[in-house]
Order: sequence, then C-alpha cells, then structure tokens
Amino acid sequence: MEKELILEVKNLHTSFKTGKGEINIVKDVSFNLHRGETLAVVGESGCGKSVTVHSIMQLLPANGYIKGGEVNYYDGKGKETISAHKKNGKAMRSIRGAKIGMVFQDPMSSLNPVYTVGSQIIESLRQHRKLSKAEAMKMALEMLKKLGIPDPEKRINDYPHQFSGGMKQRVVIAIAMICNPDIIIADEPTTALDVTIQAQIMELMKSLQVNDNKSIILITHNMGLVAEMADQVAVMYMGRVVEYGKINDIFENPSHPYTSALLKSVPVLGMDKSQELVTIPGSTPSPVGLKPGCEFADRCPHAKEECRGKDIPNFEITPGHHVRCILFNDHQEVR
Ligand SMILES: Nc1ncnc2c1ncn2[C@@H]1O[C@H](COP(=O)(O)OP(=O)(O)OP(=O)(O)O)[C@@H](O)[C@H]1O
Repeated sequence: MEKELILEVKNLHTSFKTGKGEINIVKDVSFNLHRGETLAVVGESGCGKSVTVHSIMQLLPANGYIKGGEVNYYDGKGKETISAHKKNGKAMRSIRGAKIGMVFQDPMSSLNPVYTVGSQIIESLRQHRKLSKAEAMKMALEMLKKLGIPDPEKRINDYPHQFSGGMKQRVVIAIAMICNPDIIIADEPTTALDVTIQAQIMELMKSLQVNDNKSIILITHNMGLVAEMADQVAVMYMGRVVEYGKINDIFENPSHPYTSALLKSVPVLGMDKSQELVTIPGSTPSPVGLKPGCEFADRCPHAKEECRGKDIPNFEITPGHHVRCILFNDHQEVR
C-alpha cells in the first residue's frame, strides 16, 4: 500500500545574519514524513537540527530567514505550502498547534510558571477551537488521563513547579496533542530527564504514534533512540542531510563516512560486544567561513581532491536511500 505523505521538506535553505556576516545553517535539506511514521533527524550538536524544525514552523529568531525551498503540508484534502521564502503568519498560526504540535527539550521553558497546567492546556485548545470552558476542561482532563498523569482531577489545578520533570514533560505533550495534530515535532524531548523517565516518555510517544496514527519528527543525537523509534532517518552534518533512508538502510548499510563514523562512536543495543567504540577524529568546523565542498572532508578517511571546491550532490544508492558523497557518484543524482 502506498504510504500517505504528510509533510514534505524540499531543498530548504536557512541563514542567519550575524555580526560576522551571513551564515548558512541549513543547506538544501529535503525529507518526507509519512502518516503514522517517525522520522529521526540525527547529528551532532550544532549541525542544524533545531534550526531545520524552527524553519518548518516559522519560529526562527529575528536574524534568521528562509532563503529558499519549500515546506508542503498535506492533510489528506490537498496540499498546503506552509513556508517558502516569505512569511505567512496567518496560515502558520492555523497550522502550528492545530496540525503540528511541538515538544521541546526542556519542559520548563515550554510551560508558564504562573498558570495552572489545566489553564495552559485549555488555552492551547481554545486558540484553535470554539469550545466552552467546561468542554475544554473535560477534554484537558481526558488528555491528562490518556498521558498517564495520576489523579488528573486534582492535578489539573496544580502549577508546573508541583510536577516532577517527567510529569511536566507529559503536560507539554498534552498541550502539543490537545488539538489532535497530525504531526508532533519532538526536539530532544527527553534530554533533560532521568534515564528511566526518558524511556517512559519515549514509550508514550511511540504509543501515540501507533495507536493514534500520528507522525513524529524526532530530533536527537541519541542513536539508541533512533534505533528504537524511527522508520526513516535523516543524518545531518553541518547543515546538510548527508544520508537519508529507511532505518535498515542507515543501520545495516550506513554509507556516508560520517554515518559510519557516528555509528561506530556510540553504543547501540545489540551491537557486538567485541566492537570497540571509535571517536570521530577532529572536531566540527565553525559554520562561519566554512570552506566550499564536503563539510566532512577534513575528518573523512576517504577524502580526495574532488571532495573540496564545490557542493557534493545527493546520490540514490538504492530506492529511497540517498547519500551525499562522491564515493557513490556512479549512482543516479537526486535533487
Ligand atoms: N540566532 C542565531 N544566530 C546565529 N547563529 C545561530 C542562531 N541560532 C542558531 N545558530 C547556529 O546554528 C547552528 C545550528 O544550531 P541548532 O540549534 O540547529 O543545532 P542542533 O543540531 O539542534 O544542536 P543541539 O543538538 O545542540 O540542539 C549552530 O552553529 C548555532 O550556533
């Protein structure tokens, strides 16, 4: 059966104007998200994962702007282009929250300490739907119950500081989910939490995806989480998707030298015990004054002269498995 495309990011470019000039942070990023699936966007700190999703949501800081590309949202009824070069505040406000919900890394930065959790969930709901306070309250209670918050009738009137870290993150998920969006963007949703709580939150997200057919974009640098959660994976390095494919393409046939290095540098459940972890030589370059050509060339064991000087195209090595590396230039180029 053909999978239903729900979000399409095509050749997205995002830059920031800074005191040191303009810096290109997201470069030619493309990926697809299908209904009921999880796309993991993975890569080291600073590679542009958050800027990519903030571009999709048009939540960039004042000095950031989308230079090119398209973001297409499909809701089953047709295509809606939610961002290109120009800002489209009205269309975006109807999409943010209602069609795409966001869960950020630190629950405290998403919750307002001076309002009860109930009023924050209701506020999110009433922004998009005409409901009485009582109806909204009933829906908020049902959502808290569904997300495993014990004693929701009492807890709904509590303030965020009265919740533990894991429970706060459940409240953030409740706010993201209350309007029943098709897509949830989760930006490192468990980084600020204890390991056992992390597992519970990820299980909760997985159950929403499976039971309610939600699509998730999971931003993470945790390859273990990727292995557990993802259907599709986009590996990013210095603002580019260097490898993109199905979970098995990435774990069983990692092809970009950066993906291979990344997988060798982190422990993944089920890996051979005799396999040593290897650190990636060198460090990520600064995005300011970056040399042209492959951004990974200076750290890559296979680097050749051709890797430097001009942008490296994307090659399709098997259907849907794309690698941005000249080692594969005998394959079909894809845009
Ligand atoms: N407002 C800004 N002005 C200039 N540069 C910025 C701005 N915001 C982010 N950047 C730069 O964009 C790059 C990518 O940042 P981003 O937060 O997307 O990385 P990330 O992959 O999500 O990392 P992390 O895992 O640490 O969150 C970084 O080099 C960062 O310094």
